[in-house]
Amino acid sequence: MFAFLSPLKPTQQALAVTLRLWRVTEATRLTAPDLRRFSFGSRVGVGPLDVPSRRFCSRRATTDGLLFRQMFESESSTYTYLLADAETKDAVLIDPVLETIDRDLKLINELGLNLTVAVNTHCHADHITSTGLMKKRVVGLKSAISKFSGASADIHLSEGDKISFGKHYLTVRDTPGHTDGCMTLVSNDQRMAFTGDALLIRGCGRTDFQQGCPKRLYESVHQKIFTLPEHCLIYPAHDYTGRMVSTVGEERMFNPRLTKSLEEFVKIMNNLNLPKPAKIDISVPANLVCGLHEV
Ligand SMILES: N[C@@H](CCC(=O)N[C@@H](CSS)C(=O)NCC(=O)O)C(=O)O
Ligand SMILES: [Fe+2]
Repeated sequence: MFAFLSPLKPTQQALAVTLRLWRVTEATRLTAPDLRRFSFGSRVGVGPLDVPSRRFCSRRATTDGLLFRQMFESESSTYTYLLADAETKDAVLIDPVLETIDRDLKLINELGLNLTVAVNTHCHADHITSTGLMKKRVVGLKSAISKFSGASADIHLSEGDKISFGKHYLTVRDTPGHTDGCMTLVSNDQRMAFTGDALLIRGCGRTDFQQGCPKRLYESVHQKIFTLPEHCLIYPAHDYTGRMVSTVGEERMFNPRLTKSLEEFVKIMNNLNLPKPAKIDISVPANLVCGLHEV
């Protein structure tokens, strides 16, 4: 319509649009970084909390030689995370799922990565891990899980342990409460935390089976996760509504369960009345042996 009515040629129209945009920019005194932030919708509302955008994560993750992928398994709504040193190609896989083993190994091969550790944030109740089967298919791969999980693995981890891959590493923070053996894995620059089921986006892991304890979970999240830097990105093991990432600052402010007092939190958790995970009876025994129970 504009082109039809305009007396200008297409190249002149483009120039006019650019000029108009430049004038708007000048008029509103936006700087280049401002424009970049706005164009990605990076600020969450206009409020007291100045939360950086999700794109923050991919930018940071690529600029310092860290290769990072978030992958999704739709039946259990589980996130699997691949992290690798872009130079040495050493890689770590977090919470891989049996159903997506071929997808994960294909990507690892395509990227030419050397997968050294496959780690579970806890003994999952809703899906079977692929770590055991993966060990059969990847020479030298080691499985890892918390020493408090009761599960077998090559590496048993606890507070302060490090999982290294090239120049990068993940540090273990014990965050029990959903299960005894729940861990949060924090990147060496504290920009990313893989919280398993301890902290979900605007939620948290349930506490009604597998040694669950609301008080322990509340203390874990407040002492071990909410003490991380405000901009630290939260990558959970699951999301059931399509969210992919959050930040410590966001969860400290908006998490509907963890912003409450301990007493209120305990009451909420004891009254969730959620149905049991459909696969709990096969998943837990299988995951106690790296998912190899009946494979
Ligand atoms: N419907 C799913 C199980 C959903 C579920 O119970 N999720 C767990 C994490 S997996 S152990 C959880 O803690 N949820 C917390 C919540 O508030 O939803 C299935 O059948 O697998
Ligand atoms: Fe879980």
